[in-house]
Amino acid sequence: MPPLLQLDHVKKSFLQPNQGLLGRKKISVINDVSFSLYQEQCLGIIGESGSGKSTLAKLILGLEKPDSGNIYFNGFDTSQRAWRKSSIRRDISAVFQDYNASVNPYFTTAEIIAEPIDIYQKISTKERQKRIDSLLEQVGLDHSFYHRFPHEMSGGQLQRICIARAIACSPKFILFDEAVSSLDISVQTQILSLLADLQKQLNLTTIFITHDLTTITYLCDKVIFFYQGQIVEQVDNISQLSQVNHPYSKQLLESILGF
Ligand SMILES: Nc1ncnc2c1ncn2[C@@H]1O[C@H](COP(=O)(O)OP(=O)(O)OP(=O)(O)O)[C@@H](O)[C@H]1O
Repeated sequence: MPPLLQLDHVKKSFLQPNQGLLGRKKISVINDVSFSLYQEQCLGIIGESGSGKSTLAKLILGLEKPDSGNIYFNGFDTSQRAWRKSSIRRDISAVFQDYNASVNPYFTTAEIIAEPIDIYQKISTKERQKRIDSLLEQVGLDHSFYHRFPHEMSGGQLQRICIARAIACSPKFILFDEAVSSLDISVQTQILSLLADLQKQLNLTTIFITHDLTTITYLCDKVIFFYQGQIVEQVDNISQLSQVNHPYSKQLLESILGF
């Protein structure tokens, strides 16, 4: 079976800001990144701050265009014009770190969750209500949350709403960009456990971008170590994590093992 997601020699650079128009230099942020992700796999991408993780996420989600190289989703080249109108795009979803910025503060929970449903699916009001309740239940919340506004919820509850929205149209692939990093440790654990359950129940293919290796060991089958815009090491079976070779991967591993 072909990979669901494939990156082929992807490069991205940005003009350095505030250097004056003539002296502006390009800095390379993503440097020749290639990897494949197969259906129902969960890939962890770990890298330090500024290593280019969010830029990589934006490239995968189509929010940025690569300077060179290609990104294929289900065999479809996402740089092609036809991709924009393709219904396969609906199979891609995302959850971001900043749950407050990810929602409209004037929307109720039901309106937030229904955003993708209202765009992509024509269903009756009754069906829509039932679907929202079922999504609330899937993320561990009950009907009492239906009419709440974002400011009436905790960070963990609001992130659950963002997860409900992300799965509302049954995507095949979800990218989580530091999705638990801003939550308290105990809430992080609850959300990670929810994500592990959803991954199994919905047969999802996922990428989990984080700076925390513990999160990756909890959820992921494979891991990419990302350093200064490059893949420095890839472990295809998480049970072989202890065999990493690159100094950066070793340093991260030692930090969680408490050497
Ligand atoms: N639109 C942009 N224009 C110019 N430079 C950018 C742009 N987006 C990102 N960068 C630069 O690219 C580099 C990588 O940024 P990115 O946000 O991808 O890193 P990151 O690994 O996600 O960091 P963090 O974990 O701190 O969010 C940084 O030096 C950043 O300043």
